[in-house]
Amino acid sequence: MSRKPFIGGNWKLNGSKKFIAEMSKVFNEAELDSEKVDVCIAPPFVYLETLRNALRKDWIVSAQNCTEKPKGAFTGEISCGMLQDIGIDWVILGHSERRHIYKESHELIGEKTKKALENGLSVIFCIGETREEREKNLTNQVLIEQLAPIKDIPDWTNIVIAYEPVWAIGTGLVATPAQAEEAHLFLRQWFSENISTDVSEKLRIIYGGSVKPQNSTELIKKPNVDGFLVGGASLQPGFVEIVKNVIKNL
Ligand SMILES: O=C[C@H](O)COP(=O)(O)O
Repeated sequence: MSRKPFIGGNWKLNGSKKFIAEMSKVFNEAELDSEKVDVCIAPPFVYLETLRNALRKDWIVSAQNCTEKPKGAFTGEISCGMLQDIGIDWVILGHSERRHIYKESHELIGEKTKKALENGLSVIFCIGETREEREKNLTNQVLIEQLAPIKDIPDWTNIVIAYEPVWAIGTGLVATPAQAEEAHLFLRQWFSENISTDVSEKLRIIYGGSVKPQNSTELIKKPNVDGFLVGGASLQPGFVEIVKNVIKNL
């Protein structure tokens, strides 16, 4: 089963109109066969439209979050409908920074994910264990707990799962290709046993955590690693090299 690789760049709380103009130039001039991969950039909310207008049309622009609420008295929130209204149909949900810094619960993230899918958005659903959890051999248990609230989703076509070990995010401590593959294989087996073989074979499971041009080739060679969610390195022109390394290894 060949799955189309997905490479996302999560800009987190970074960017400006000037930065978007500079990076779009770099990304737009890159010669690569985007038919073979899905590439996505997620800027902060306020720059979604600016980036959408500047960026090559064969790359996706995604939000970094949204609320499960449709509208009303929820100060500071952005709804699924608002994203679609400005032409954005992807969203990252459950990023570890939302889970740990902003205390979003597994249940809330599950609710957001279901609402986003029901509203026609596609979702990059992030899961991953902390260093402490890994050291206590709780990795698989944590992944299962994070997946539990979305277990009853009827259609998995529009989800990408991002496995992001928290200890590897922004730390330079990348999971070894073997560690990434071990977790991805566990996840694929979980999907096979708990959802269906078909979903398990088709679902894209991408890795995030200190991915750089230099380590991307060894990681993407692993059979169950279907791409990346890149943080820091997506703010650099070298992000293009990561995309190229993925294409080279198809
Ligand atoms: O969403 C991206 C991940 O948090 C990875 O970030 P990083 O590549 O800076 O480690």
